[in-house]
Amino acid sequence: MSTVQGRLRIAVQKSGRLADRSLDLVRDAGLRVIKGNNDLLYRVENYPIDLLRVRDDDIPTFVADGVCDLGIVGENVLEEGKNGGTNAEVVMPLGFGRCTLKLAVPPTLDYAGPASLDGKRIATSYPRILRRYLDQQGVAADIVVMRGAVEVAPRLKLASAICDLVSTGATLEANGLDAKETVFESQAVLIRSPSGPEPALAHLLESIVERISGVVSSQGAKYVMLNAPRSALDQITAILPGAGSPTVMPLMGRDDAVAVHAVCQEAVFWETLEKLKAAGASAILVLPIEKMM
Ligand SMILES: Nc1ncnc2c1ncn2[C@@H]1O[C@H](COP(=O)(O)OP(=O)(O)OP(=O)(O)O)[C@@H](O)[C@H]1O
Ligand SMILES: O=P(O)(O)OC[C@H]1O[C@H](OP(=O)(O)OP(=O)(O)O)[C@H](O)[C@@H]1O
Ligand SMILES: [Mg+2]
Repeated sequence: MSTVQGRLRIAVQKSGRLADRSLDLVRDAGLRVIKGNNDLLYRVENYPIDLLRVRDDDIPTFVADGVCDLGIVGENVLEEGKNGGTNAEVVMPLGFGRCTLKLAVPPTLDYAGPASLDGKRIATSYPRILRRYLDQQGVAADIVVMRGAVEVAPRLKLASAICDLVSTGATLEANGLDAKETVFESQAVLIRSPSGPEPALAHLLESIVERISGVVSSQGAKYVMLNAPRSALDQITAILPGAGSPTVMPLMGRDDAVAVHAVCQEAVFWETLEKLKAAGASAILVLPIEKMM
């Protein structure tokens, strides 16, 4: 149960890779967040909710222990903490903070698969996830735990290989390392406390979760309008990504063509538009969708 009576608490990263997107997400869900004098706690002016701004490593524990009711954290951090006894429940993936925990080696290491790391030292900030992976692979390697700057370990001869988060790959490249194996795929997730909030706040919590879910599912969603030859209707519907059953309407004075309106749940790319045109679609309009509940 939340420690502050009468108020829900959401744990978010104070600063770092997830901080801005987490704040944007709760704002898009309709929470008016006020940055006050207290750097640790932001208040929400239109609901009895506070945002607790902390190091991301602390978020799973705060939520598991009920100090916070909800939290936004990377799956990598959650997974690394799991053996440590945290049992926060994952509500949904949030579609940002995507990164991959990868094994990477310098080109000087003769690498022919995970077995090449047998008896070697590997530097990482994720010793539990890495140990589990190595055990699965049957590799006996030593793990050197580093809190940051893991990528410099091979140059300093601290380790033969590293296991670190990668998104663009620029950090690996800048340090002359080659990614070899994917150990864990991650993105930000919404987590909730297994104990639930105090009863009076249960309804508010569910409605916040539902709003966040609405915001996440509308990300990348588009409203597509186009004209299509009747004969190509099936083909065009199949091209529209995640459209379900679109609305099909007659066009005045045209028996051979119809107007198609569809909500596409998945991103619409230029290639999609090119395919639609190639299938005979014309007058294509793509509109962003702000929010879908
Ligand atoms: N390069 C990246 N691209 C996308 N997401 C990333 C990247 N690196 C990390 N992340 C995700 O963002 C989370 C936070 O990363 P950040 O580097 O801000 O963490 P941190 O330095 O541990 O911050 P804190 O001070 O809160 O402990 C990571 O746990 C991961 O889920
Ligand atoms: O593949 P890239 O796009 O280069 O991203 C990878 C880098 O991002 C993360 O660090 P971050 O920049 O968040 O700094 P930190 O090491 O201080 O956490 C991660 O630890 C890598 O160093
Ligand atoms: Mg951290």
